[in-house]
Amino acid sequence: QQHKFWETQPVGQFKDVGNSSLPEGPIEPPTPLSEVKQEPYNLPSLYEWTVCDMDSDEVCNEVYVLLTNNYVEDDDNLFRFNYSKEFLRWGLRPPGYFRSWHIGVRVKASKKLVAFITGIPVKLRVRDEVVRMAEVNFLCVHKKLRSKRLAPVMIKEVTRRIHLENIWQAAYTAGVLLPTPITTCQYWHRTLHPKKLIDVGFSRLGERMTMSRAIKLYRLPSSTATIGLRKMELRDVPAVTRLLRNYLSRFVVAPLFDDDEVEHWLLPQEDVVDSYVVESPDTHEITDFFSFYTLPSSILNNPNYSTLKAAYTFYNVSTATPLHQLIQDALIIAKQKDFDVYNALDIMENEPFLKELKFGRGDGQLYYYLYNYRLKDALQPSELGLVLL
Ligand SMILES: COc1cccc(CC(=N)NC(=O)c2cccnc2OC2CCNCC2)c1
Repeated sequence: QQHKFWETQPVGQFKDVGNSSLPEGPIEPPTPLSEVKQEPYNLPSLYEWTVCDMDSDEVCNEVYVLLTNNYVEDDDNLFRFNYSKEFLRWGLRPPGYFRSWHIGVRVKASKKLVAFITGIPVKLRVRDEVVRMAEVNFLCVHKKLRSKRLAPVMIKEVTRRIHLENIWQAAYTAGVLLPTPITTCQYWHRTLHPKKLIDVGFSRLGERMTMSRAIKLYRLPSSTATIGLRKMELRDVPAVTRLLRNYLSRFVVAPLFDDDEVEHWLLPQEDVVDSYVVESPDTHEITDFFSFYTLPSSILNNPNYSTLKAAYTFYNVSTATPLHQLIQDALIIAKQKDFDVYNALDIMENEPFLKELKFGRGDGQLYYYLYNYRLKDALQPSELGLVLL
């Protein structure tokens, strides 16, 4: 039963893994737009589709409340992602977004929002092919409506609306194994507030580790080390775009960001995204940058704390400053901003700094998937240059 749905979809099937006779690229050809189903898929009769206008404070709040109470939890059900309203507005409205891809399900009688799924447009390069894709994210069904098979119809509906915009591929991640990952990533955490992380059960003290030793182990300098480090500003967008496009060209799969997209994704927004550049004091050129996004988690029933303040490393490029020094400065700034933990995946060239900067391995994997695009072989995480929110 568990993969009945995915066996009907144009995704790499487990039975095809290793079958090198299958070509790399789209699995199904595009359909003529006139042949794409024009009307929405049928929902169970009690429910109706709705478009969630994230510009509306009321609707954005309904989405926020649904996700806060029903979105992804860690494997031990100690934490639940708590995306903020400002973060959701940022994450769902990049240049060229489609409001119709912000899809909700309401109870007809009460109009209560009980499910959500989203897509945003992205230009993704896969080796030498540039493919217009959708990034599908925030699939959430209210806890009380689980196993009503709502998720498959929501996935089909967001796919249908993406097809209507003549886009035939998508990228998505999940913490669960589905047919078939293009890569399997390990997540890592760098402790910033050891006492709180131990109190809430995020971290455990090792055998020979006392609390005071843990506090000492994770202590960071109070100020950053890199000369010329400063917050990113609008005037830095062209230089950061050049740095990022050049850097991401190293990876097998990576987004192609233009200036507008770099401005959207990397210009700092308080409590949403932080970005810092290194400006060379003599030449004034921008040689490096780092960024992280703010994604708190609700702490489920802890007497002393309600929220885990977590930073997630986003895009980082080093050309003059060693990457581990750049990220050490990111840790220092995150600590100054009272984050409890700094999270990362072992994608891109992250693995070396994960080991050098006292990150600990997380207890789970994050799988990346492509819809309607086959890769001959799965990628190493270090071949992947795509970060999803
Ligand atoms: C600490 O609170 C949590 C609340 C819910 C789930 C998890 C574990 C988890 N699933 N973590 C990740 O997926 C993760 C770990 C490191 C970096 N990025 C991540 O996920 C990002 C990217 C995918 N969409 C969710 C956020 C942790």
